[in-house]
Amino acid sequence: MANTDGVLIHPAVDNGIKQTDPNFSGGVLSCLCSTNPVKVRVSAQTAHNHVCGCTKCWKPEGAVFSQIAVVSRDAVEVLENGDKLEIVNADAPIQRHRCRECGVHMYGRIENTGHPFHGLDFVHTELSPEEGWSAPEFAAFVSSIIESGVDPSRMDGIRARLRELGLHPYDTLSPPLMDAIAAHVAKTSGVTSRAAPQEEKSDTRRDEETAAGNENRETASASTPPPPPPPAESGSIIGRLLNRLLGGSR
Ligand SMILES: N[C@@H](CCC(=O)N[C@@H](CS)C(=O)NCC(=O)O)C(=O)O
Ligand SMILES: [Zn+2]
Repeated sequence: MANTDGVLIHPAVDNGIKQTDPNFSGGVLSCLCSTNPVKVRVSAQTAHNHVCGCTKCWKPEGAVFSQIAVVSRDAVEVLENGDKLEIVNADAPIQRHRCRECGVHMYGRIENTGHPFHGLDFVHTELSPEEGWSAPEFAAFVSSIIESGVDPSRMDGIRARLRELGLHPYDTLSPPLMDAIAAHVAKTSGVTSRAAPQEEKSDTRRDEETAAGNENRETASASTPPPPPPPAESGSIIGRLLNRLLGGSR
């Protein structure tokens, strides 16, 4: 078992994870500017809160992971000092709106209507003084912390600490989110379920098979129905999933 002493993940989880309040209905996020902070109201409870090790998500000073959750975009409203907001990268799947003075990301929005997560905004609930937000449930993009400079030799300890906290480490997203992406890709690619009943064989085809008999195993196996055609888009399923989610950067 790897040593987890002194391993820090994120201030919101390092000293124990605050529980979700089932009656919680939102709060106001503020950036870190001491004057004229940007304020954003999130008027709903969040979901799928998690820590993220990717290089793109905003992290508080010194933290290796960010903490980030999703909420319906309809529940996100800029209240004050919105003129200080700028988009970090307009070409990224998630357009992160940050305060140009303190650098804090106030919300990330997906404008591509074909994206599996369109309609959801990404928010850092630690920016709000209210308590009761949905608790982090897992750790995403864990291996990506190496891209921020974490020594690979520390990964065992970091993954062990995440497990200790009950934040299962994944190198992409959690299975429910990956399944949601896969279901979206399958639907938009026109893929039908493999469990669908097979077509009735025609009389001619049945006669041909009888004539061939069982003499030749190869002939017999060649007569089994072909697998369903691949979807129009090329590449592996996992590659397509990641391309959809991550914007084709892989
Ligand atoms: N290994 C990459 C992963 C980046 C990544 O794919 N991040 C995920 C999780 S936030 C994502 O959805 N990115 C979309 C985006 O940044 O717009 C990194 O660390 O930069
Ligand atoms: Zn991220």
